[in-house]
Amino acid sequence: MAGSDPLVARPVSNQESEWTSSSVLTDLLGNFWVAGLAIVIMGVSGCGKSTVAALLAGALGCSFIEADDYHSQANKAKMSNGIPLSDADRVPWLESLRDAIGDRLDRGEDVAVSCSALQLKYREILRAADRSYNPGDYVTCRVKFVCLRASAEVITERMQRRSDEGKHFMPASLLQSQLDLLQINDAEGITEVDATVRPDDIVRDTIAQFREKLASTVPPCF
Ligand SMILES: Nc1ncnc2c1ncn2[C@@H]1O[C@H](COP(=O)(O)OP(=O)(O)OP(=O)(O)O)[C@@H](O)[C@H]1O
Ligand SMILES: O=C(O)[C@H](O)[C@@H](O)[C@H](O)[C@H](O)CO
Repeated sequence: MAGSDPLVARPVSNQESEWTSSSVLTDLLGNFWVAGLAIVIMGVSGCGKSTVAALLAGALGCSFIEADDYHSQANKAKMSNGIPLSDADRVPWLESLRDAIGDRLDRGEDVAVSCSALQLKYREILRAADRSYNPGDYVTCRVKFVCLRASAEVITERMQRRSDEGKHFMPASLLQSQLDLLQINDAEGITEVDATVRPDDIVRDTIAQFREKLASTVPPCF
């Protein structure tokens, strides 16, 4: 994880010394709790993650992390050639994303993230961006997921159009491999959203869901 700011109060489990190092600032702030929330818009390729996460970041005035920007050239070349990534390809990518998310949370900032996060084991890597996360304690974890869902037909058409317009490297032929991997456990409490409604509506509902946990000042229109 990248260096943390010692001036910012942040939750670090089982490390009392970390608490005391930030106690001066905490006292100055009158025990005000500085914390951020990471909202990861997840789902298979082409479901609309980047579109929704970018709008969400704009609405909250927070930063936006696009997971595709963190892929190695080798990963992108593989996907462009119609070969699904393996776990070995995904783990370093997810770890770099975890560190980028952790930087924001350490600073008490919210962040909107677009990442497929198709499997529990991948999401667990991202949840570790919250240093106080205890595996399985999904309720208190400050990395939250919203899954966009649409039929294979709708998504294939979106991906095809995007490829035809030369706008994206991911071929529609990889959609089935993504659908095969997508798995959500009920215990995770992940909201599944209809990805065919207007992106603005998804953003509004997402903000409503997490309003109390966000560090950002939510505009009155939400
Ligand atoms: N709610 C929506 N309704 C209609 N079209 C949408 C919607 N959301 C996204 N799109 C369109 O679908 C296509 C795929 O969207 P987007 O690139 O955001 O998906 P993605 O999940 O981020 O894909 P990838 O994971 O492959 O990067 C884009 O052309 C986008 O404009
Ligand atoms: O987990 C994966 O299989 C990949 O990372 C993909 O999901 C791509 O990142 C993305 O969907 C293409 O844009």
